[in-house]
Amino acid sequence: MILDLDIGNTLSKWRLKDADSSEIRSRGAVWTREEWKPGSDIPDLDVVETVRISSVARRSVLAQTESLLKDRVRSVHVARSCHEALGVTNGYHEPGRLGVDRWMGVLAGYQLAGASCTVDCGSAITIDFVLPGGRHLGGYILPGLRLMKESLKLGTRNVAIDPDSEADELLAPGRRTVEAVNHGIYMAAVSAVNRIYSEVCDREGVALPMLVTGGDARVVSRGIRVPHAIWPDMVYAGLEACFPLTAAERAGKMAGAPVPPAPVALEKIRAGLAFSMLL
Ligand SMILES: Nc1ncnc2c1ncn2[C@@H]1O[C@H](COP(=O)(O)OP(=O)(O)O)[C@@H](O)[C@H]1O
Ligand SMILES: CC(C)(COP(=O)(O)O)[C@@H](O)C(=O)NCCC(=O)O
Ligand SMILES: [K+]
Repeated sequence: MILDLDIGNTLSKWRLKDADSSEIRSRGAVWTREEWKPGSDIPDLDVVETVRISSVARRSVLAQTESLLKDRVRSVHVARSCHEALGVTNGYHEPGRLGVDRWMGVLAGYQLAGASCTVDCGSAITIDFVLPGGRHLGGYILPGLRLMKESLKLGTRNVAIDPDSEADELLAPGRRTVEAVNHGIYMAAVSAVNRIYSEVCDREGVALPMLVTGGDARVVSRGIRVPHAIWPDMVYAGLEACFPLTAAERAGKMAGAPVPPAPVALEKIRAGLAFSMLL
């Protein structure tokens, strides 16, 4: 069995993948600050041969995880951001400083759709762009929905946005503090994604397919006004592409990959942008 780990700032996500059939057998998550102790939602390490890790948590979290695993499994692959991989050139001045979860998303997006825009809605919301030919432009980092809410300290931190709410409801003026906060941060997040996407496509002269991942992907997706696809396992897909182990992975298949969305015509994106500038 293969254990894939996506250690984010909030949640450490894991999944077990059958090395023979490529099927996902189980998945779970623990808070990143918690230890992996029996009884919590952790995988059964006795069945694991190989581990692949993407981690953006503090260095000590990765070190602890590696030391816990190293005597119990045959091999551990740790992903790192680098200058070039799988046809993509990292846009950062110091490539190693790009969050490796972003790098995994960017590589997965390029493998699936070629040039693309990757949006990861977790603790932070990150938006990354790759042009035809594989040049990563860099991207944008903004606080995620939970972080934005916590920064306000209005006693509303425990009332999360209902992930099943419709975007129209969430964009209406709030009539209680908790609603005003939730609708405000939702508006901030989705307007930023819509605007950044349009601005970058306009300046680069290309309409890019958008792929959305992360814990808040579903709810943010409802407020995105351009065609896009949700890909919950996108970071894992980057791990599959970097460290292919199963027959399917070696053939370039990534688990849970959506059909890439056909972007709208660049003229439409430009018209929308021109209209929003008038407001
Ligand atoms: N069951 C859940 N537990 C915790 N956070 C959740 C859950 N479902 C959605 N979320 C949202 O997802 C975010 C965490 O998403 P995730 O992509 O795992 O973040 P990270 O990679 O930064 O740890 C939280 O900040 C929260 O807004
Ligand atoms: C931007 C991030 C905090 C996002 O992390 P996440 O929300 O997925 O936990 C992470 O990718 C990171 O620590 N990046 C390093 C800084 C950078 O990418 O420039
Ligand atoms: K993120």
